[in-house]
Amino acid sequence: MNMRSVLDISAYLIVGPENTKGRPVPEIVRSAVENGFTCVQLRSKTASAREMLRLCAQTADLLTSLGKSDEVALLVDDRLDIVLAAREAGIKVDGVHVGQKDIPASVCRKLLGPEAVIGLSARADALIDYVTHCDTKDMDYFGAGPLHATPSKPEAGRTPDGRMVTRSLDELTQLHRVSPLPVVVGGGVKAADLPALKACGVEGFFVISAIAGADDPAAAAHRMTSLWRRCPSHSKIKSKG
Ligand SMILES: Cc1ncc(COP(=O)(O)OP(=O)(O)O)c(N)n1
Ligand SMILES: Cc1ncsc1CCOP(=O)(O)O
Ligand SMILES: [Mg+2]
Repeated sequence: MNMRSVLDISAYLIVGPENTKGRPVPEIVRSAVENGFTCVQLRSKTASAREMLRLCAQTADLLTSLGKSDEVALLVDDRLDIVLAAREAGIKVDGVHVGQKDIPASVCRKLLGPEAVIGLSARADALIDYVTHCDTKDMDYFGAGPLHATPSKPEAGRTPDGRMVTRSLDELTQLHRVSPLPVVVGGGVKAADLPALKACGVEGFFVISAIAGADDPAAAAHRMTSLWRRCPSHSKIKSKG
C-alpha cells in the first residue's frame, strides 16, 4: 500500500517520551488511533537513536495490531537516519517530517524513494509568500503554526528578534487558499480551537499536549476527532484559467 496516496493528516498526533507524563508512548498512540486520529509522528529531542528505533517498532506493531498500518501514517520528526534504520530493520515507518533547519526534503525524497511521506514545516516568516513560491515536488504536506504560544515548543513562533508571532485565522485561510499542498496546523491547539480552524479550510490539526498530556487521552481524542468531523470546512475557491 502506498501511504502517500491515502495520506490523511486531518487528525495528527505528535508524541514522544517527554510528552506523556510517564505513560508509555504506544499507550497514547493507541488511545488516539482507536479514537479517530489519522496520522502519528514520533518526535523526541532527548531519546537516543536506539530508543527511537524501539518506539518505531512498538508503534508500527501497534498500528498493525489495530489493523491501521495501511491507513494511519507513521512518521518520524527530523530523523531521516531513524527512518532509514527502521526500514533496514523491517519496521514499517512511512516517512519523515522535516523543518526549515533539518535535512532538505529533496534529500529525504532521494534517500527514502517515491513512496515515502515527507512533510515540511512552512517557514515562520513571509509564510504566504513562501508557500506560494516554494518548490513542493518532494513534499506531501505543509505543517504550519503556532496557532498559540505553547510550552510544548516554546521557540515556536519566536522571531530572531525575540517576538512571538502566532497565526491568525485570516492568515490560515489565506494559507489554505494559496497552498499547493494540504496544510496541517498546530501549536497550542485545543478542542475549542477546532471549529474556527476547520472553517479556515486547512486539511488538519496537529497536537501534542491536548492528547499526550490529557488525563484521559482516549476521551480527549474522541472529542477532538468527532468535533473536527462535524465542523464545516471552507472549500478552496479555484480560479478558472
Ligand atoms: C506536522 C508538524 N508541523 C510542524 C512541526 C515542527 O517541525 P520543526 O519546525 O522541524 O520543529 P521540531 O518539531 O523539529 O521542533 C512538526 N514537527 N510537525
Ligand atoms: C512541534 C510543534 N511545532 C510547532 S508547535 C509544536 C508543538 C505543539 O504542541 P502542543 O500541541 O502541545 O501545543
Ligand atoms: Mg524539526
